[in-house]
Amino acid sequence: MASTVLEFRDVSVVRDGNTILDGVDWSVAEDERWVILGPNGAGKTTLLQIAAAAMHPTKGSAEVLLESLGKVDVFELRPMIGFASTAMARKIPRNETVIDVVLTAAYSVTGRWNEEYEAIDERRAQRVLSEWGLEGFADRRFGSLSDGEQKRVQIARAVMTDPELLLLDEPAASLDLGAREELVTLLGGYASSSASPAIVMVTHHVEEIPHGFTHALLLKQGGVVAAGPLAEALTSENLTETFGLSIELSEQGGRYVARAA
Ligand SMILES: Nc1ncnc2c1ncn2[C@@H]1O[C@H](COP(=O)(O)OP(=O)(O)OP(=O)(O)O)[C@@H](O)[C@H]1O
Repeated sequence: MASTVLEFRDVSVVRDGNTILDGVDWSVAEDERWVILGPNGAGKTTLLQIAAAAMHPTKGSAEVLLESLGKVDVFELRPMIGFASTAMARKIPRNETVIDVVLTAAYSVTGRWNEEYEAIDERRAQRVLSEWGLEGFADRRFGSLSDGEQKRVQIARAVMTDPELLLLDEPAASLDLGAREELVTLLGGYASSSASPAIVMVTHHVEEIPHGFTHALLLKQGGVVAAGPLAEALTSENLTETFGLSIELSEQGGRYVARAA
């Protein structure tokens, strides 16, 4: 049986008197690839922060990679988790070379200083770059890349350490159609590979759900509307309830389209 990578029981987060997550029960197994959908402010990023061991629940319990948050040294846990988000990207120095952006993941730092990297790490970084369509970009400055290229570098960095859990917060946000499709295709190939880790991706658009994704969690005002296999959780009815607007979902060849009914 597949091992569990995330186990949230009755997880709530309260900040400044506001309930951001409200009694979330959620379980992710190592062979599952989840998409999280929900309106602005629904609590998606907060949920991802807990999965990244970057935040503790106010109430309830969260196990990440079989370790209970609050009882484990999160600095031991975090190297096993790949996390790509805009907040993380902002910490990357604009003049850092692409190869260093990826290599520094091995030390969980951004900005190369005096660390020594082994040839094996450099080879792996080059391989990861080419897997994410970034061959020939190693010596480019991060700040000189297009949005689409920067997003792919962030994911390459997140997978560099061969994580057991990959978290992606809106990886296709702000991309043009071509860059989005390029990224969704790469993510689909990665997610479909038996060697890939468990993945949780937050997105605003069902069009961005890649092939190979298996499950969906729909969040509304901090609560779970639906969670489970895509065919059961990602339905017109559940999207309508989540977004408070009549929505019609269609699927073609494993990709999704949603519009107001
Ligand atoms: N530290 C905090 N203190 C108070 N409120 C917070 C804090 N962090 C987040 N919030 C609030 O919690 C709610 C959920 O935020 P979160 O970023 O998790 O939502 P989200 O679903 O990712 O939203 P978006 O789609 O807009 O990115 C928002 O209303 C936000 O303003």
